[in-house]
Amino acid sequence: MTQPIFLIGARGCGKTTIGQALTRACHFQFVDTDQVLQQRSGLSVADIVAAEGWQGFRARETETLMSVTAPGTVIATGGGIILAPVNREFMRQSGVVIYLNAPVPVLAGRLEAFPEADQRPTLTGKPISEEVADVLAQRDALYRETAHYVVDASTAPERVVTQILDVLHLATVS
Ligand SMILES: Nc1ncnc2c1ncn2[C@@H]1O[C@H](COP(=O)(O)OP(=O)(O)OP(=O)(O)O)[C@@H](O)[C@H]1O
Ligand SMILES: O=C(O)C1=C[C@@H](O)[C@@H](O)[C@H](O)C1
Ligand SMILES: [Mg+2]
Repeated sequence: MTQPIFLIGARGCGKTTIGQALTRACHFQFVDTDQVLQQRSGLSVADIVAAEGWQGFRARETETLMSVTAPGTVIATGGGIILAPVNREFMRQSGVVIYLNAPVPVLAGRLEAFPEADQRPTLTGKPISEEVADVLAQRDALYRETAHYVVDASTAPERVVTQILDVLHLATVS
C-alpha cells in the first residue's frame, strides 16, 4: 500500500508524535502540515494568526495540505484541518484517514505539559481544559465523518502505532 496516510485529531492527540513513529515502522516519508507551513512562510502559527487572522492561516493550511500530499507519505495535519469541507473531501479521496481519538483530560494534560504556544495560539481565549472540551465538542463529529478509521490515541505511542498498522494491515519491519 502506498496511499498517503492522513492523521487527524485534536491538538495534543499525537498526530506529529505518532506520525513520526509510524513513518519509521512502515518506511513512509513523514510530513507535517504545521511544520511545512511554518518553514515555508518563515512565520509561526501565532505570527500568522496575529497578522492575517485564523482565516489567513486556514487558507495557507489548505494550500499546504494539497502540496505535500504524495504516495508513500504519512501526513500529520493541524487540529483544525477538518474545518474546511474541501480539506475533508480531499483527504478522504486521496488516501487513508485515521482519527487519533483521546478524551479531554488526556489532551488537556499533554497540552498543559507542552503548550508550544507559538504553534498553538488560543482558539477561544479560555483556559486549556475548557478550550479542549469546547473545541472537541465542536469538531468530534467532523473528525469521525472524515476518518476511515478511529484509533485510541490515549495509550503509549508504540500501541497507537500498532493499532494503526493493524487497521492498515501493514507489517512492522524493524
Ligand atoms: N500516545 C502518547 N502518549 C503520551 N504522550 C503523547 C502521546 N502522543 C503525543 N504525546 C505528547 O503530547 C504532546 C502533543 O503531541 P503532538 O505534538 O504530537 O500532538 P499533535 O496532535 O501533533 O498536536 P497539534 O494539533 O497541536 O499539532 C507532545 O508533548 C507529545 O510528546
Ligand atoms: O486545532 C487547531 O485549530 C490548530 C491546531 C494546530 O495543529 C495548528 O494547526 C493551529 O494551532 C490550529
Ligand atoms: Mg502536530
